[in-house]
Amino acid sequence: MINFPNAKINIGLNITERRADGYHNLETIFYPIQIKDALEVIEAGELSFEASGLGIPGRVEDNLCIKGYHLLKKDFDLPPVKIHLHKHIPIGAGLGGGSSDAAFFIRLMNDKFRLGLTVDQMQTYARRLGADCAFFIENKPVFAFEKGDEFETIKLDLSGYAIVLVMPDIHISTSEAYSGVKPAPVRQSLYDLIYEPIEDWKKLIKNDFEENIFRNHSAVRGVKAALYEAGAIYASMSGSGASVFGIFRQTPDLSALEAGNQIFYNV
Ligand SMILES: C[C@](O)(CO)[C@H](O)COP(=O)(O)OP(=O)(O)OC[C@H]1O[C@@H](n2ccc(N)nc2=O)[C@H](O)[C@@H]1O
Ligand SMILES: Nc1ncnc2c1ncn2[C@@H]1O[C@H](COP(=O)(O)OP(=O)(O)OP(=O)(O)O)[C@@H](O)[C@H]1O
Repeated sequence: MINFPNAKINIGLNITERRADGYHNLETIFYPIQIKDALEVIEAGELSFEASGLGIPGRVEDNLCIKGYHLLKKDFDLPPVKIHLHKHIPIGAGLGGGSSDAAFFIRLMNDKFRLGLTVDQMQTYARRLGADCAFFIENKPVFAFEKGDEFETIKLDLSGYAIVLVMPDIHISTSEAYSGVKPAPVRQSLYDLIYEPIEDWKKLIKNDFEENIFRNHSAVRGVKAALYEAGAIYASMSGSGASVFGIFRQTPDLSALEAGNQIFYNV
């Protein structure tokens, strides 16, 4: 069985407080985008993991798909499987690629071995693998709060716009990004702001990670400025960076940005 875990962008991200468990409470809008990995699971004589495409840093045992397998194995009598992950979603980009693989792995195992898990139960497993994972179980636009793993459904359809994603050659670890932010309560929640006209988002909606990341990595700041220069209605870093997306009325010409950046058009 095969499926195609997709990435997400964050439209706005407010870090509101530091929690006693070392994590942070936040609010954000998660929006799925069409940059995808390929994930295949085949029943086999022993558990194995094979990767292709972009190199994944870290040990195989720490891959979120393998962690997902062990998590489910504690509760279900699963046979060994061979997992093949073809990595295409940029890593350390704020696109949630690893989290998506983990969530799609849980969904795939649920279907393949008829585990009978509900969406809520799959989200509970996903939360244990990472704050971003639970979103990818339903994989539809949501307002997320607490650790980013509790959700309210929203109505947001950007399919009439061209979303372009630019990935500078800079990779930022999520914990590094959190360590540079001072949490603060919000004046107006994204839950309401997201319904303001997109033309107004520029002055209303921000990503709290940007200030510190822009200070330390001026190239990322430069990409955002270039997207506005190219006519973006709204541009922002996604999640903890370093990828930056722009929302345009029409697909822009970003040839000037091609050197040093990977560009994904119409995601
Ligand atoms: C930046 C975001 O992508 C926004 O969507 C997420 O908050 C990150 O989610 P994630 O990568 O799934 O994060 P996890 O793997 O659970 O945590 C990685 C590290 O990020 C920090 N972290 C993450 C989520 C959160 N609400 N507060 C945090 O402080 C913690 O230092 C944690 O050790
Ligand atoms: N399946 C996987 N794909 C990519 N990275 C993985 C995977 N499993 C574990 N990891 C580890 O997670 C780290 C970051 O993964 P990911 O690409 O999800 O980060 P990110 O783009 O910053 O996402 P986020 O938006 O969740 O912060 C990698 O450095 C790698 O060590």
